[in-house]
Amino acid sequence: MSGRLEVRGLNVVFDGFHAITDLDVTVQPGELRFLIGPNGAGKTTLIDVITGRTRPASGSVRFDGVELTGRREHAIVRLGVGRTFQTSVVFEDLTVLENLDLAASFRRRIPALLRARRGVSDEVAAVLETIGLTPEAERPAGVLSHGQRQWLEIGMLIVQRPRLLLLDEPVAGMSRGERERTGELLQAVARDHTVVVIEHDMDFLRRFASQVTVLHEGRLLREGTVAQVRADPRVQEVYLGRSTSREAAA
Ligand SMILES: Nc1ncnc2c1ncn2[C@@H]1O[C@H](COP(=O)(O)OP(=O)(O)OP(=O)(O)O)[C@@H](O)[C@H]1O
Repeated sequence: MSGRLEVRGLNVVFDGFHAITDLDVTVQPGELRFLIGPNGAGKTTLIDVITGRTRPASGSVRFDGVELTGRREHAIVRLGVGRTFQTSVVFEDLTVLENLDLAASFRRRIPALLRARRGVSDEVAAVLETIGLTPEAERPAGVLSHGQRQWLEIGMLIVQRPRLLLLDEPVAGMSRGERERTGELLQAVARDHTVVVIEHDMDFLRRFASQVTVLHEGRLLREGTVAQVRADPRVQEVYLGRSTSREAAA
């Protein structure tokens, strides 16, 4: 399986402010990696560099050995890197199926954006199942719950066939049940994709994360399992806060 991400010696500077400093991170193919850290730690900036949105001052980002820095965003998408944003990209007036169909058409050389649908492709049907929205396929996306909309966005990424998915806080604002379902969805997606998720919710991490990367002030603070990360006094101090460190020690 492909989809190995290697960040080496990464530095990002905004007008003299060092947002990322000497960062090394490796994510193996098929890994579900969680990225945490307090506000301003550099998590979104890292995703922005990987996707070509932000140019680093120095360092390298390789995806399956291919250097990504210096490439345009659309070229990086074509290399198999997909991301979600905190703002929605769903078309509310289109049905769930039409949204997926439209997203699937982006990977074609000449997008047939207004083509007449000729039934549901096997691929789109499979993605509908994976994201649990088969019963909603013909409903307008505008009527979906917040959680269902997030799953649709993940589905819209998957149909574009990325090998690496970068997800920015996918469970923010979700109900407990929706979080549970999303955790299961992420684990299912990671069976055949590499997945990097920015997430703050410790309960969610405890339940679904295996490997966690902790950033603080643009630097790598700690990498390890949820238990290792939570037990690290430096992480407790900068990220988890005193109440959680007491809880972790208990
Ligand atoms: N375009 C920019 N110009 C100047 N400073 C920026 C820019 N983008 C990010 N920063 C700064 O870089 C630092 C890292 O920001 P980033 O958004 O990556 O943090 P984050 O870990 O994603 O935080 P949050 O959890 O709040 O989203 C912050 O101090 C931020 O203000």
